[in-house]
Amino acid sequence: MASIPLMVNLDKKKIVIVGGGRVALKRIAVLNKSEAFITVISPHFQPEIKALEKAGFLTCLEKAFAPDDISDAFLVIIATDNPEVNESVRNAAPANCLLNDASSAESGSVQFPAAVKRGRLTIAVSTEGASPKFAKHLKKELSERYNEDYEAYMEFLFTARQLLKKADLSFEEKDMHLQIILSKSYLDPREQEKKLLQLRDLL
Ligand SMILES: C[C@@]1(CC(=O)O)c2cc3[nH]c(cc4nc(cc5[nH]c(cc(n2)[C@H]1CCC(=O)O)[C@@](C)(CC(=O)O)[C@@H]5CCC(=O)O)C(CC(=O)O)=C4CCC(=O)O)c(CCC(=O)O)c3CC(=O)O
Ligand SMILES: NC(=O)C1=CN([C@@H]2O[C@H](COP(=O)(O)OP(=O)(O)OC[C@H]3O[C@@H](n4cnc5c(N)ncnc54)[C@H](O)[C@@H]3O)[C@@H](O)[C@H]2O)C=CC1
Repeated sequence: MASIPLMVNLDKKKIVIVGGGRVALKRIAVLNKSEAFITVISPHFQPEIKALEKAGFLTCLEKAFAPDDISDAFLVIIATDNPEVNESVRNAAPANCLLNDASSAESGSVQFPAAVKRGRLTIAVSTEGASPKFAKHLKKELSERYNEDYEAYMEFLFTARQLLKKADLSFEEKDMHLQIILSKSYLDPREQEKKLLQLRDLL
């Protein structure tokens, strides 16, 4: 197996999750950050999943899996506790859909990493099934190293870069500014503000 990292925008895409247990709930927590259309198919659901349906975030179909359930899905997630059902989902998955199998990294085409989100910054750790526990451990270390301050810092970097793109500066000058703002001192919101004022003056 040789997986590659890729960020994916799931807005308006159809996602079908087969199984309504704990793992399904974890997947929903991540997928709900997009504006995807989520359907969960399962004879039983975690109460939190039913609550999310009530709140309008997804659709629950209270039934056992059938092959037709996934015929037009962009992403199919296998999250049942029954290996035979999992096998029938794999067999029914459309050739060109993304397939995630929570019971086996190799059986799917995509896996869920352990991820830290700080606004526009995503740090994701994958071990391709070697040790999800190590992925979780490393995520914890990284989430401490890159704390909540990085969310505002990312917005600062974004705004600064947009301003620099518009400024009438040479490639070298722009590159110098882009390098300078990587300095730790710009984690301080006051330094961010000062720098943005300076960059706005360049326009
Ligand atoms: C293939 C994959 C599924 C996919 O891609 O959908 C998968 C598969 C399996 N996980 C199992 C078990 C555990 N998984 C965790 C934790 C996480 N598992 C995650 C991802 C993935 N797990 C994908 C591979 C990603 C990679 O390798 O990098 C994380 C990163 C993300 C997330 O799930 O959200 C999340 C941590 C993140 C966080 O917490 O932030 C823990 C630890 C714990 O929960 O404390 C345990 C118990 C310890 C152990 O068993 O190691 C089992 C055995 C089940 C059984 O025995 O019944 C299987 C099946 C198999 O054996 O392959
Ligand atoms: N982080 C991860 O990725 C982890 C993955 N796993 C894997 O995920 C699987 C599921 O784990 P949990 O969610 O904890 O189990 P769970 O027991 O909480 O949920 C299983 C769900 O599958 C549903 N189900 C059973 N038969 C079905 C059918 N015919 N059609 C549709 N749905 C059906 C059940 O109603 C239940 O909602 C495990 O068996 C394991 O292989 C387990 C732990 C962690």
